[in-house]
Amino acid sequence: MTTHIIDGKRLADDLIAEVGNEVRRLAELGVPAPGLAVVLVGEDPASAIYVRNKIKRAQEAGMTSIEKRLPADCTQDSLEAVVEELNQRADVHGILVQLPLPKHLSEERIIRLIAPSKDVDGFHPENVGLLATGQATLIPCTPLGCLEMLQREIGDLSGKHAVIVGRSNIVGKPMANLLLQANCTITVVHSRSVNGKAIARQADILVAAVGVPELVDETWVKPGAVVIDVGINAIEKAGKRRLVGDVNYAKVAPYAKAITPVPGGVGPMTIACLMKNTLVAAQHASQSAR
Ligand SMILES: Nc1nc(=O)c2c([nH]1)NC[C@@H]1CN(c3ccc(C(=O)N[C@@H](CCC(=O)O)C(=O)O)cc3)C=[N+]21
Repeated sequence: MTTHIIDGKRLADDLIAEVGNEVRRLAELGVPAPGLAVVLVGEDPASAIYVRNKIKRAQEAGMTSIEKRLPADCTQDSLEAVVEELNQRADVHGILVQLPLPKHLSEERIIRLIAPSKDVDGFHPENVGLLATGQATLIPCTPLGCLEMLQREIGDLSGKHAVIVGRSNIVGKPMANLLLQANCTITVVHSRSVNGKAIARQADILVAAVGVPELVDETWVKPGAVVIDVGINAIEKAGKRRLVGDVNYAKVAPYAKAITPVPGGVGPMTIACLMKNTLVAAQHASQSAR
C-alpha cells in the first residue's frame, strides 16, 4: 500500500489563489478589498513569525492587513480598547487576536468582545453556537482546513468513523461539530478517556490535536485510516530545533491511506482558511451595506 502524503502547502497555495481571484472580481464590482487585523500581545518570537506569515498571505490574496502590537504587560482595558476600535473600523472585516494571551488577561472577555461578524477565528460563543446548530458562516480555521483536506482525500465522509484526539475549544470541539455536520460518526478521546488508543484504532479518520509531540504511533492507527496531524510542536533533537506533530510520522505513515506532514500539512491550510474567512466576512459586510 502506498501512502498518500497530503500536501497542505500546495492546497493552501491553491486556496489562496482562489481567494485572490474572488477579491479581484469583487474589486471590479467596486467592493473594497477585504481587510484583516491581527493583534499580537507580547514578544513571543514564534507568535511573531505566525503573525508575519498571516500578513504576508493576506497581501498575496490582495487583501489589506494591519498589525496591532501591544506590550506583554498591557492592561485588559488597553487591549479591549484596541478591539473596540477595530470593531468600529469599516475597512477591517476580520479581527484575529493571537492566542494564548499573557496570564493576566482574560481571553474569554476578549473573544466575546470581538464583533461576531468580524470573528474570523470563529471563537465567539455566537459563532460556536451557529456551528453547533449547522448555521455557521465563520468556522474555526484549523478544523475548516482539516475538513477541506479530508473531503479532497475521501470525497463523501458520510458514515465514516472519525476519532478526534483532543477536546480544545479551538480544534477538538469545532472539528467534532464540523465532521458531525458532514455525517461522520464522532468519537472524541482525551486525557481522561479509558483506553483512547483502542478507540482511535477503530477510526477511518483520525485527527490528532492534543499538543503532545509524537503521541500517536502505529499502535493507535487502523491500517488504511486517513490521519490528520494538527500538532505543531517545537522539540530539540540532536541539539537542533525541529517541528514535529502529535503523530509519529515515520511510524504511522506506512499504515495510513493518507497522512498530513508537519510542517507542510495543517498549518498552511489554517492560514489559507483564515484568508477565506476574511473574504467571507467582507462579502457579508458589503451585502449588508446594500
Ligand atoms: N487567535 C489565534 N488563531 C490562530 O489560528 C492561532 C493563534 N491564535 N495562535 C497560534 C496558533 C498557531 N497557528 C499556526 C498557524 C499556521 C502555522 C503554520 O503554517 N506552520 C507551518 C510551519 C511554520 C514554521 O516553520 O514554524 C507548517 O505547519 O508548515 C503554524 C501555527 C495559528 N494559531
